[in-house]
Amino acid sequence: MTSASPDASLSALPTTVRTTATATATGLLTPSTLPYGRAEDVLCWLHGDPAQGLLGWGEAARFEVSGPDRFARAAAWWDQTVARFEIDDQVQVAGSGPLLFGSFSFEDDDRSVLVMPRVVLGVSAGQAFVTTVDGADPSASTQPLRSPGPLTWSDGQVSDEAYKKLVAAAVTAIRSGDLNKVVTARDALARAKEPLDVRALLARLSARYPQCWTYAVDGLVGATPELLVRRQGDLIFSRVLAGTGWRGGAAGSGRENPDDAVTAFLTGSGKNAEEHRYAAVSAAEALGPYCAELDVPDQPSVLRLANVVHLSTDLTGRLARPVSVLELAGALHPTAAVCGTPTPVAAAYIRSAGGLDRDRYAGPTGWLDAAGNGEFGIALRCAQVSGGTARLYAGGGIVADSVPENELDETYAKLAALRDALENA
Ligand SMILES: C=C(O[C@@H]1C=C(C(=O)O)C=C[C@H]1O)C(=O)O
Repeated sequence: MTSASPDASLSALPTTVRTTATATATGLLTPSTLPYGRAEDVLCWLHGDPAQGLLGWGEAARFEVSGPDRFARAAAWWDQTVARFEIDDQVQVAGSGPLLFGSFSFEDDDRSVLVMPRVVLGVSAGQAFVTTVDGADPSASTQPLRSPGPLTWSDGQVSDEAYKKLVAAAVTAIRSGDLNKVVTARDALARAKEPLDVRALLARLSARYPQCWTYAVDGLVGATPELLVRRQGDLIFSRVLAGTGWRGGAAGSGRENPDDAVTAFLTGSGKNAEEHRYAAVSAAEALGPYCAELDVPDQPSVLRLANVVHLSTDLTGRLARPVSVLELAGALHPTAAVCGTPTPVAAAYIRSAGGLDRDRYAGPTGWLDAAGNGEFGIALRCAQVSGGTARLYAGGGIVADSVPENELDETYAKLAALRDALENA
C-alpha cells in the first residue's frame, strides 16, 4: 500500500525548505511549544536534560508503505522528494534542512508512516533552529497542556491471564524445538472522556526519562531506552538492550523485587548475560557488512531508568560507504531484543502464536534528513493514542526457564512509563 502513485504524490509536494538559526535557549525545546491538536499531528524526538532534538507540526508530505521492502521504498520516495526541493539551510547541523519523521510496522504487512512536517523546531549541539516549508508560519498558537482527567482502564487484546498462557506456551515451544528465545507482548487500554493531549504525555515522559528518546509519530507516543541506530556522516551508534530488572511494586501486582537486588540479579544471572550477549552479537552481525570499523564492548553496562533497569551495550562504528539510516534500520529490524532467536524461527512463532497485533509497537521509529543521516529507536514503552483512547504496549524476552507470573510483572513494570505519564500528566 502506498498513499498514491509516486508521480501523483510528487506533483503536490512542497518546493522550498528553509532553516535559520534562532536564539531559543536549549531548555525551551519542550512539547508545550507545539500547537494543541490531534494526537496524529504531533511529531517529536527529544533526548537529554535539557532536551535536545526535534519537534514538528503540520504535514508538508506523507508517505505510507507496507511490505518487506518498506524501508527501501521509503528511502527511494524520500530521495526522489528531496531532489525537487530548493533548500536554504543556514545552520547545517543534525536535523536541519528537509526532515522526515518515520514509524515502521513490526510485521511486514502492517502500515508504516512517514511524515514531513511544515514546521520544525530543533536543538542540536546546542544550536537552536527553525525549519519551514513553503514559507509556513513557525509561530504556533500554543495552549496550556491539558491533563487527561480520570481514566478508565481495561484489558486490551491480551489480558493478564491470556499473557501468562502466551508465556507458558512459548516456554513449551522453546523446550521442545529449535527456538531459543521469543519476545511475547501484551497491551492495556486507557480511556479518557476528552481527546488526550499528547503534548502533556511527551512533557512528562521527557522529564522523567531523559536517558530515553521521547517520540511521537502519527499517534504512536513513547520514550524508548533502545536506540536501534544513529547515523551521522560516516559514524554510527546503536544501543542494544536485553535483560530487565525492576524495582518493587510492579503496579500493584503484589510481587516485589527489592531495589538493591535488581542490579545484582541482572549482572549476576548467567541467563541474562548470555541472552544479552546474543542480542549484542546479532546487532553487530547486522551492522558489520556496512562498517569499516565496529566496536563491540565485551561487557554490558547497567542502564537505570525510573521504572526498570536493563543490561545495555553501545556499539559504535564507522561506515565503509554512505548508506541511509533507513537501510541500516531495515537491516537491523527485527532485533533479538524484540523478536527472539534464531530470528526467522522466532518471527514465525510470533506470527503463529495468536497474540497481540503489534502494528508499529517494537518497530523502528525516528527521523532522517536529506542526506540520510538520522536516528531510529525501537518503539517501546509506548501507546497508540487516538482521540480519548490510548493502547499501551509492553513485552519481554522469554527463554526456557521463564516464569509466567514474573513475565507478567515485567510487563507491568514496563507499562508503568506510559501509565504514569497518563495518570500524572
Ligand atoms: C519488549 C520490550 O522490551 C525489550 C525486551 C527486554 C527484555 O526482554 O529484557 C529489554 C528491553 C527491550 O529490548 C518492551 O519494552 O516492550
